[in-house]
Amino acid sequence: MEKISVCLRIRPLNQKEINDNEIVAWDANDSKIQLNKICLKELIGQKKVVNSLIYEFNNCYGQQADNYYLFSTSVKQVIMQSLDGINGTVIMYGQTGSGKTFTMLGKRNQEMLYQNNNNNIQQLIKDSFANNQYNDVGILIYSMMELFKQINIDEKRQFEIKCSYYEIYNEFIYDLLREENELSEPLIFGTDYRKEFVIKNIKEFNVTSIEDVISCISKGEKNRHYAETILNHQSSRSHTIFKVLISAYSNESEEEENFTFSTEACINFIDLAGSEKISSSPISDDNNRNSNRKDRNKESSAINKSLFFLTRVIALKTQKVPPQHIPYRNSTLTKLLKSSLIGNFKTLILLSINPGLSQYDQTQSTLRFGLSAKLVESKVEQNVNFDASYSNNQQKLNQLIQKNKQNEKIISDQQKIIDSLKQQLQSLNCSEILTNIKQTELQLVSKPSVSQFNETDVSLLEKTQELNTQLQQEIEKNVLLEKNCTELHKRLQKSNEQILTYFNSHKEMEQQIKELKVQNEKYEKLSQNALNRLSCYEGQPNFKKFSLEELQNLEHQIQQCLQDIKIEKQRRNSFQQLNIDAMPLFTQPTETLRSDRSSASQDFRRIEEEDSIPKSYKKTPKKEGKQIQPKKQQQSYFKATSNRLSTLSNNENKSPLLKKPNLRDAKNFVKKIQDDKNQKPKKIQQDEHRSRSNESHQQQESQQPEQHKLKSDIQSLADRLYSLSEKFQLNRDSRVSQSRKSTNMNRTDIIYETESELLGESRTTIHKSNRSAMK
Ligand SMILES: Nc1ncnc2c1ncn2[C@@H]1O[C@H](COP(=O)(O)OP(=O)(O)OP(=O)(O)O)[C@@H](O)[C@H]1O
Repeated sequence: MEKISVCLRIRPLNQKEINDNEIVAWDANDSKIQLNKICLKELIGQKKVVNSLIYEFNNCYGQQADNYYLFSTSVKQVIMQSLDGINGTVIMYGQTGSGKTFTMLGKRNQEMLYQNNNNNIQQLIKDSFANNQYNDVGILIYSMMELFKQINIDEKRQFEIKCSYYEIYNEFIYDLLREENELSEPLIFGTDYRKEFVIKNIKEFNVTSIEDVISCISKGEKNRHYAETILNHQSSRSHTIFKVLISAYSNESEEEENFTFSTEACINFIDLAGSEKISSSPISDDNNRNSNRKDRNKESSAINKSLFFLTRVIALKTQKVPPQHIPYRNSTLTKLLKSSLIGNFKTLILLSINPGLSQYDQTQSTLRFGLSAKLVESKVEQNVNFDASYSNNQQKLNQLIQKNKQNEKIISDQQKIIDSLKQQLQSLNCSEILTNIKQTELQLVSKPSVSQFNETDVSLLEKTQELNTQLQQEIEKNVLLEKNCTELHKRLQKSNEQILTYFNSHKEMEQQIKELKVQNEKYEKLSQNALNRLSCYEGQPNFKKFSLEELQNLEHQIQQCLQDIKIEKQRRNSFQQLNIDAMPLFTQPTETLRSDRSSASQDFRRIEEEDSIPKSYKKTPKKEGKQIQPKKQQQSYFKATSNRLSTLSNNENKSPLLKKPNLRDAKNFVKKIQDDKNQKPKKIQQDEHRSRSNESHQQQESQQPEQHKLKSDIQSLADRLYSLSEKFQLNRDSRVSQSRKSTNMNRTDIIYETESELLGESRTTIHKSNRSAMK
């Protein structure tokens, strides 16, 4: 952001003011202006001021300063920046008759313009420099002179300068460079792409010299509205704007592509109408041009209004917290100055003041305006217009191509003439002339343009050739680019294929991940259950927290147990199958087998009563007074039993009991024997013994060694059965506790499984024992 520059100029007293004994109130020095002591005293006396007043601006110019000095120290900077594409605005502000137009256009130029005589402007400028009359022309002329000087020096760039000149009169815009019949049509505002106000359909003139500029100014000045005020006989009743558009094209290649870039800038020279009190601006009676008081009042109010809004806009902009909305639309002047106040413009305000003490109030208001204005900031940037330079080059190229075509046509026409001449010569058969013509033709071919065309055409041809080579290079570049493109296209296709395969594999992987997730969820649930179970055990007093090693050991043990359980299950299943097979045989035993079994049990009971069953097995205590059977009887019983057992043994294939005994049957068998023994009266038992012993007495005697063997076998069978029963109990308990530790199986299941397994073992043992006993 850059602050607006504000400078001040005090003009000398004019003849009339000297005659009226006007007092010079202000002294200017460098950048300061202050009331002189005499006037300060007087104003203090009038109670208009209390203290000494000092104002500070960028530059303050006293009565001796001329226009050229003012230009070179303040305005030149704006002009120089405009050559680099920075916009500029120079505004003249001050009360009427304070010297605004004098500063802008110069004394003599002003006079000449009013006299409509600008023919000798170059001479005038020369004279002014020769005679050190630097007020003869104003800052506008000096600026334009400087501009052309710089353009001529610059060899690297080409410039295009355009001028327009317009005024704001009674809030309407009039183009001062239009023809007389169009002058009354006011121009209207539009907005550009940056939403800045621009004037539509304004005429722009190309200027290439200071004379062109002067002719524009003089044409505009002719059309300008002037009136006479009491302070200024030739007072401006409108705000005038002289706009200069500077376009610079650089042919220097900034980059490889030989790119031509351009800058665009505009400078507005604004001469504001003077502010004055309407009451204090009587119109002189001898005003022949425009004596209508109403019109003067209207003009003055329009001027004052626009200046008031300008002051207000500046005041709002310089507030500590500027409001969001600044009323630029309130007047045509503020609309026009909007971009100069906020936009991309380097702005210089030149305050011009009347030195007279009598004009103190007006001067004071100008100074206050200057103080506010110098606080305004605007964003200044270079306007580089690449598009414009490009389109300009394009235009030039098109022109050259067009010229080239024309040249080609000329060449082909010439060729036709030569051909016809050749034919004519051949018909004449003039060999010498023919050779001459051939030579001439060769010359023409080698230098066709030089001989045929003038200087401009030659340069055009050269340029065309240059362009053709460039074109050729471009074509070569294009071919290369095309090659690259096809290669890239192939690569792209390959990449696409790869992407497709990756995509498919990605899909598969996603599916796998999904499945794994489901599995993971299952495992998580299981582990959660395990943790829950673990947490149940945690509360128990004997619960121990295991180390990793211990846990691994436990896991190993659990796996072993599971293996055992699996084997046991298999056994149980096979056993169950056997049971199922044997069930019909157990449930429907033959009559023979029943009777045999009952008699065999009776025999067994009798033998037991003798003393064959060991004490440890007899859980029921022996009854007192029990009589021992006589030995003969025993022998007979044993014999009978032996016979029956042998019968049973013979019937082994038919008897499922003998074939596949089980512990339960064996137990029942023993229990029944005991029960029978307990229930039957002794007498009957004795009778039975007696009768049986009588029957088998003789047999016993002969078979005594066999009986003893059988007896011992039965004894061992009983012992084995008892030990198995105990072992069964022990094993069952231990297995149950082990399984409970390792698995969470139902206790009854475990017991059942263990029992089944043990029963299987026992049964096999009993079966073996029985079979051996039978033998
Ligand atoms: N620096 C100066 N040296 C000598 N004469 C000056 C100077 N400035 C202004 N004058 C003279 O003062 C008179 C008024 O000046 P000018 O017309 O430039 O005032 P202005 O501010 O443009 O007034 P208005 O706003 O009414 O147009 C002119 O006759 C001019 O020659």
